[in-house]
Amino acid sequence: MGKIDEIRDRIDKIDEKLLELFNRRADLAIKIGKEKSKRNESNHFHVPHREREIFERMKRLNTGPLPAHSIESIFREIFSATLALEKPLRIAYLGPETTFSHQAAIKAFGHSSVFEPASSIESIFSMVERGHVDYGIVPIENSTEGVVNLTLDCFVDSNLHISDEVLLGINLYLLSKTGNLDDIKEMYSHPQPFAQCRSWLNRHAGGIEQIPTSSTAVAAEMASKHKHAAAIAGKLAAEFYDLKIIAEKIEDRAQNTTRFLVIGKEPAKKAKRNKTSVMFSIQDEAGSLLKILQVFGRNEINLTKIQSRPLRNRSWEYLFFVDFEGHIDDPGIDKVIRTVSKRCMYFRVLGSYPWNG
Ligand SMILES: O=C(O)C(=O)C[C@]1(C(=O)O)C=C[C@@H](O)C=C1
Repeated sequence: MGKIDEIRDRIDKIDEKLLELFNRRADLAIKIGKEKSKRNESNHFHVPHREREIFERMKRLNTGPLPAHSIESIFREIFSATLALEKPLRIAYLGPETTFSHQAAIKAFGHSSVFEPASSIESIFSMVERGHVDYGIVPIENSTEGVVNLTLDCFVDSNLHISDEVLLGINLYLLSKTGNLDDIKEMYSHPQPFAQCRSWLNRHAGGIEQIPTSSTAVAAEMASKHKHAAAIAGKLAAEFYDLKIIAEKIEDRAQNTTRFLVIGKEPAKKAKRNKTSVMFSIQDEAGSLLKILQVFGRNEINLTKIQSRPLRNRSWEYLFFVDFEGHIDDPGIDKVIRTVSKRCMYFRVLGSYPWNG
């Protein structure tokens, strides 16, 4: 037997042990599920804070060579498959299949969940509100292009909680049926990806008409139908629509990342590091925003984001969205929130959730 065959033989033996252990683990999770049913806790099969505890423990124990993010992906799939034995989680995302929102949903909930494509961000909110799905995943900001205003606006009319955040590295590909730039007369993509690779397009595809679509998946579908059309989309779309790559990683910034939020009906329990998002409006008078921000400053609370949106029913008045470090169950944060909310005309905590940055 050659050296490789001998090592493969050892791998086979380890795989057999892993298989047995995966199933023994699943049996134990089924037992927990039965206990939950007895206690009428059937709507609590999914326990995100317990999953987080396991991730943290495994990462602490990990001696490599597998990196921490791979350990997290492996356990994410174990939880997803285990939950599916009881009842798979249902997740709404901005469809159709293969969009970056779809990839973010898989990253957050694993492949054994059931993914429901929605046609708009508004419908993701309403699918969660109506209990049609357990969670929704919505884009909130991109490191190159900034905030997704549509998502901020949806929070105004919703009582849903933010229960987690997901960061997804975005690599963009120019795709077509032939894989040849000379064949291309028109290009399809969502406005965000067009903006994220503006310089590359100016340098390499300046004369080609750019046609906006509702998603990168729709763009890829268009490119799959016409020889002279190209799409800017992700690699998953290339595989799904059987397209060839004309150019890869064409985004202008190497660290192009989109931050997504998980929205649901239940608030998240405290993790090791947390972030809180709030939304408020204030009196239209000199210094009122400054006074609010000073409360955070005096209490040494680190703000990670501040964003304003016009109030829809009043011109030139604004709603502010602020993210800061900490959880509402932290004693210091609780006090600050009580002080700030008294000074606002309107104030709502959108959620405290694990900081994944
Ligand atoms: O600990 C639980 O409550 C379980 O249901 C088990 C388990 C697991 O596989 O470890 C499964 C799903 C939950 O989301 C968290 C943990």
